[in-house]
Amino acid sequence: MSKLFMFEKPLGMRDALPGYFQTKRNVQRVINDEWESWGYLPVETPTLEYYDTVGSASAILDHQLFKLLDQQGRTLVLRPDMTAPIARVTASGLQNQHFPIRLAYHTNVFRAQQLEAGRPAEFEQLGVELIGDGTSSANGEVVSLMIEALRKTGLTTFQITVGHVGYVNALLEEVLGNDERADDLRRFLYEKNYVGYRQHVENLPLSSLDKKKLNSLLRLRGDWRTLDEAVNLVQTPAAREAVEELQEMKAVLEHYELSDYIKLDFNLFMHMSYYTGIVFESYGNNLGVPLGSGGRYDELLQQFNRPAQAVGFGLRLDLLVEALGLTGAVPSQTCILFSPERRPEAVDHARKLRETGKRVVLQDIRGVEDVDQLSDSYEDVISMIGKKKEGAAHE
Ligand SMILES: N[C@@H](Cc1c[nH]c[nH+]1)C(=O)O
Repeated sequence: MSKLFMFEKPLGMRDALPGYFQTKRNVQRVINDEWESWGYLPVETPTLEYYDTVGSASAILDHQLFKLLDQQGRTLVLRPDMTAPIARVTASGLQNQHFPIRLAYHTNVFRAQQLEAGRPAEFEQLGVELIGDGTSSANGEVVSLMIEALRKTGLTTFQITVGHVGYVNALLEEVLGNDERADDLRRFLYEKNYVGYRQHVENLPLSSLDKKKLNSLLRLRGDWRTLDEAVNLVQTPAAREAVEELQEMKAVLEHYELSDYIKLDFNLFMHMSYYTGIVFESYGNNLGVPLGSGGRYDELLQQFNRPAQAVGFGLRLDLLVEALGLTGAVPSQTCILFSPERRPEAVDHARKLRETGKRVVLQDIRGVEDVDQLSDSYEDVISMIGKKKEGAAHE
């Protein structure tokens, strides 16, 4: 192991400096207000959870979990997502609350990254979960909420891509049965490695008709008309049900007048293995990675002994800030520069200005390195230096 350089941070960890922080906070406020105006109630859960309960239910690859031991020797994880902790809370602290339950969160989650990946290992997510409602109205509500929240942030060009895990599974099952070969193809899909998928299909011992069918999945993307092609490709009951669910969701989104934001993509398959139905991702401002994603997970809550259908999503705050490109907007501040004999007056004046809503820095002149530089960084500098002349107002 090489020696650590003093300023190094653990892999994937980032600092948020003032300009970025300010933008992030504005975005977060707008989104939280939107969640709450739709009746979603904010919750918080601990950063650490047991590996055996929430850790494994989070359905994330084991090597992406940060693990540590408590004093009793139990394995803990830094939460890799909020959906599993919320399932735990729903089945415990909220067990007497009737369904449907609408919850919101804003928190940091942790996913260990590989050396070359360059991705953050800790990032903030803002999300909602609608638990105990399996209707297409619930699917449509949650997708609409994602769109409305993104609109409120001021993001202009974005799109929501919708798929259905049940459909992909139905196709793979029809051609391959329920074996490992299907898992291999699922992995290519969630890695969005379509070249790898095609190559893998090519090498499978299948008829050319079956290979064609598997490859046809890759073409199932586009506007709502793609639903008709999807109906023709697979006709098993599970596939039909999936297409019907998407058709119903389309109707709901039309009622919200938001169906134009949607593109269908039947290749969409998520890294989280708890999804059972519709899945969706949002893309914006030419950022190559999704700003957020979610879907229906009807089997997760039964792992916590309170079976319930559920749907939700999370937005990545760091990527949203990047997509909006608003970094650097530190709010304007006033500085009161004082010398010690006028400190009481300076403190009093600062208090009064703060009461009017101003942001006021109180700075002892003796602590300043460079007065000119200091003046440049404030909107306004009030100096209270030296003996005050009788009756004089503040300069
Ligand atoms: N927890 C998921 C997002 C989600 C929320 N609800 C359903 N899905 C994630 O981190 O990707």
